[in-house]
This record gives sequence, C-alpha cells and structure tokens, in this order.
Amino acid sequence: QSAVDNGGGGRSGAMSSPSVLESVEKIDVNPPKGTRDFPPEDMRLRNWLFHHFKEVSRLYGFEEVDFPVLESEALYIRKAGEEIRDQLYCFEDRGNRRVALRPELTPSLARLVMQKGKSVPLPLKWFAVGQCWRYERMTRGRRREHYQWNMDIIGVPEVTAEAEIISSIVTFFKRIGITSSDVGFKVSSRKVLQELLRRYPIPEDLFSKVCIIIDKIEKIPIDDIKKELKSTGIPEEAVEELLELLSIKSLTKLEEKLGGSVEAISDLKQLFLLAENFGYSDWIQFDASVVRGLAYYTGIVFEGFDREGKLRAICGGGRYDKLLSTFGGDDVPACGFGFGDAVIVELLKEKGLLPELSLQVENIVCALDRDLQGAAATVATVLREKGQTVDLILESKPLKWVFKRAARVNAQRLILVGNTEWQKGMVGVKILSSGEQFEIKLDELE
Ligand SMILES: Nc1ccc(Br)nc1
Repeated sequence: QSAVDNGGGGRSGAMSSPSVLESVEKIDVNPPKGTRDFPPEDMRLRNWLFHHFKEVSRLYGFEEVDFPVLESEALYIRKAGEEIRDQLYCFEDRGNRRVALRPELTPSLARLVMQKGKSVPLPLKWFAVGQCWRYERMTRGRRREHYQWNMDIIGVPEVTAEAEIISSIVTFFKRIGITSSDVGFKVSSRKVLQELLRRYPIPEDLFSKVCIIIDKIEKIPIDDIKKELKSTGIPEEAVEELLELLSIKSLTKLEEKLGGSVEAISDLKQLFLLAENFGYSDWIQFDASVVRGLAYYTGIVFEGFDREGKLRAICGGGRYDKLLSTFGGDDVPACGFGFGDAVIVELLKEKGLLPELSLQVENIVCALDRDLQGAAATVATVLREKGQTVDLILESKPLKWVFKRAARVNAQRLILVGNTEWQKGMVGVKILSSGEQFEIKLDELE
C-alpha cells in the first residue's frame, strides 16, 4: 500500500490499481527535529496569542511588516561571539549563495528600512510576527524554531521610544491576565558598561564582545565569565570592577559609582519617570546585570522575567542606534523588542491562564436521505451567506453519527433536511442545548 493516496483504491484500503508511485516504507510522520506541527487545538492557542500580539500593535499605531524567512547570511555575520551566530541555520543554495533561515527579525527590518530609504518619513513604527530558526545540536533537545513578535520604532533618539515599547508589552501582559506580581522587567543601559570601560585603556570593538560574555552571567560559572573577559584583553582590575558594577540594583547606587553626569544615568532616570506616566512603575526595576545577548544594542536594554524565577527570559529588547550603519547605511536611531511564543505559553500554564478555546460551529446541516444532498447544500449556502458557520454533512450517515459529530464540534443546532418538510420549503431544526425542535421555512431561518 503506497504511503500516499494515488487515486486508486482511495483511503478505504481496498486494493488500489497498480501504483504509479513506488511503495515505500511508511514515512516518518513527525516534523523535523526541533520543529512543531500546529494541529487544530494548538493552532487555536497560537492564533489567540498572535491575535493579542497584533491587537496591541494596532492599539499603539504600529504597521505590520513581514520579510522572507530566508535571508542572506551576511545579515547575521557579527563577530561578537553571539550564540545566535554559532547556531545560524545557514547553507549554500543552488546558486552558490550563502543564505540562512532568519534567527531573528531585527536585521530584516533594518534591511527593509534601508531599502525604503528616504521614501518613508521617520519615525517608523513597525511590527512583525515571524518564525525564526536556529540550528542547535539536538543534544540539548531544544527547539529549532519559534515565532517571535517584534515591535520597533525607527528614527526616535529619545528614551520616549523605549518607554513606549515597554508600555506595549505591559499592555499585552494585562490583556492575557498576567500582572506585575507575575512578571517584571529588568532594565539597564549598555552605556553603563561603556562608561566603565571608557575608564580603562581598551579598544572600542571589545565593547560588544564584553556584553555578549556578560549576558552569560547567569548561564555559566562566574569563573568562566572572568576567564572569558580576561581573554579579551581587559585588565584584571577592570574585570573585578565590572563584576562589582553589574551587581548594582539601584540607580542611586549607580550614580554614586559613576557620577550624575553620565548619559546612562539620565537616560534611565527619564525612563523611570516616563514609566510613572504610563502607569507601569511597578513592572520595572533597574538591574545593571542586564545586557542582553545581541551585539547591536547600544543603549537601554530590558528583559521580561517571571518573578518566580522558573522560566527563561519571556522577552527582551533595547536600543540599537548603530545597526543600520553596520549595514553600510546612514545612522538611524532605533529600538525594539523580540517576544517568543514558547516561554509565554509555559508561563500561562504555570499561572492557570491558558484560555479555553474549543471549536464552535453554529449549524450542522444534514440531509436525511441521499437524494436531498443537493437540498442540504442549498441550505448550507443560504446560512453561510447570512454569515452563519455551517458544518455540512457530506455523506450519508446514521443520525447517531451526526449527533456525535455535533457534540464534537460544539454545534449550537442541527438543521435536518427531510423529504416531507423540504416539499413545503421547510427544514427541521433541533437546538442542541435545550433539545427544542421545530420546523421553519428556509428563508425564515437565521
Ligand atoms: N534565535 C532563536 C531562533 C529560534 C529559537 Br527556538 N530560539 C532562538
């Protein structure tokens, strides 16, 4: 029996005509390692999540954009030692081009902004929800794809942009029942690190590398962090001072350490003031250890975390004022965030906040005998043209089977097309919740 229906014996399993397809071993019905299918129940939850992503983006006046999942590898070749680079899902295509499945959306967004150039007046407020990939040795059994929601503001140098996008994430959390007791945002600025490093004689290009190492601070032993930092050439005393600085959790202490005239301090103070105005002060806290793991961040950085500390970062983002210039474009200030579709679902499960999403159908339409299948199609069409959802029974089935299906699809009512009624232009209706039953003219059915 061939693995696919060759149109011969159909699915009944009857002996099919000689197959044009070679008989094969049964194919592996699972999706590739690290990837997911979305059967109906999972797709309903995904659509529910994406609906909230997109509704919040619309509330904030952002425009939706999208890009190919396949991009030139060049977009992601950064030499700062990022994990995202080590796990790039890249290959050479048949035209000998180096391409990659996108690991994130921001470089594509930067590319499109550059492509549009002066034809789009700034500021731009764009959002996207797209599948992103990584190729990781399955030893860790982690996923290789996830969907990310991104919102980005291009062309606003002020901290009002960061305050706005953090507000949008807070709005999202509130919409799905997450509160500031469940989740918070750790906020810092890479300018803190820059300021400290400036006080030591070390080359500018080390900055990104140092950030990427520090981002691993809770993922690998502190001695490995020190070793990696020293291997970049930073003086020993700088490493010690750096690690001490990263433990600061109050802006006041940071100011004592760095002095008030530092731009990082004024940026952060402005952000916390704006948080008051947006009404999300109790969601955010200063934490100097936040640097995020992407090389291109240049200023404020933040990450959403679960206060119980059970899960990985829920989302993350920040300012990236130099990304377009690293692509050879003009410097354009930008900030944005990425929000994955996996950790948030784990959090909703933890909090008992997963929504009940069942299939709902208003009508099941069923012909009571074979020669009324056409009449049933007419009834279904009349209802659908009125905007009613109809599950039309497409084959002759016993009523018991129809009732079982009605229960499975949560139908509100059964429309039965029978000879006697149809002769009078009528159909039988059974309200499944009450059991009420009546006949009605087709054109009065609504
Ligand atoms: N960047 C990235 C891509 C895919 C997954 Br799963 N996680 C992170």
